[in-house]
Amino acid sequence: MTLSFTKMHGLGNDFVVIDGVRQAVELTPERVRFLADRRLGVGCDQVLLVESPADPATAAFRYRIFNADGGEVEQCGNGARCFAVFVRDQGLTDQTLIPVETAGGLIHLQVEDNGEVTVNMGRPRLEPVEIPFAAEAPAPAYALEVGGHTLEVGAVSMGNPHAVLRVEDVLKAPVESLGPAMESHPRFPRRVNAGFMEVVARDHIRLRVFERGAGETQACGTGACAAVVSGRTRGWLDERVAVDLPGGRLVIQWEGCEDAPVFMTGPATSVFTGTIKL
Ligand SMILES: N[C@H](CCC[C@H](N)C(=O)O)C(=O)O
Repeated sequence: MTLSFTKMHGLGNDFVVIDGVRQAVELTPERVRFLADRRLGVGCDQVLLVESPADPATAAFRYRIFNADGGEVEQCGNGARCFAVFVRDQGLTDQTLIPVETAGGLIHLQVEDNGEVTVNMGRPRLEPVEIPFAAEAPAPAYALEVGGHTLEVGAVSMGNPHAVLRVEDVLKAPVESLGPAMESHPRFPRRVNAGFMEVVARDHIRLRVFERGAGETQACGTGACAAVVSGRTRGWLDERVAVDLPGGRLVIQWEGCEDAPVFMTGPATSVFTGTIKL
């Protein structure tokens, strides 16, 4: 089959975005790995699939996310901003406020006048069973044995699981060594995205993320949300935080109570459209 796609990115976290509303698409893990392959396919961190919603009364679309390793996952923040730009560019909607179903819950995409997108990512989940993470009870941080070290990490779900480690300097953080060990840590039964957060000020952090199923990316939207939630619950951050990732800046807002939603604002870029034979 020949598939049309658009290559997009959110601060360098890059995607192959596919219209599954007007194209009949079946994405197997093998097809996702091919699309994501930077030599043999198109190349991306994640493949994003636009579908019609299960419940048209509450959502305009369904948004499915596949990591470069072929696994389908619950949520992708940078992808959500690209999703909003894609469905409007493709004429699938002319709305600027777009409710979207994801496996990680209902999210709301707001296209701003300046072209950036604000996403209501829903509330963070801190109960270990919701993350999922093996722990007796929820806590701002947990002792995690990784590679012979005892790390103090926050554990947060934004629909997808995140572990957040505070470091003195992100540029010197052991992302290459600790990232894979944290990603596959047995206390995270569905694996985990590993965030390395440097607190610059109560309204400013630097962040690198070793993503589940993709490795270190230029940016991670849900990782930025999870880092702010963890930093705030650990007493280090205020409600509105500038998050500087290798690919650029996101602004995250969270009131601080567990049933309050997390808001993420940032850019979304279309690079090219193409077709590919699967
Ligand atoms: N690797 C993530 C999915 C993509 C998230 C990231 N690209 C974002 O912008 O949130 C996971 O396995 O949960």
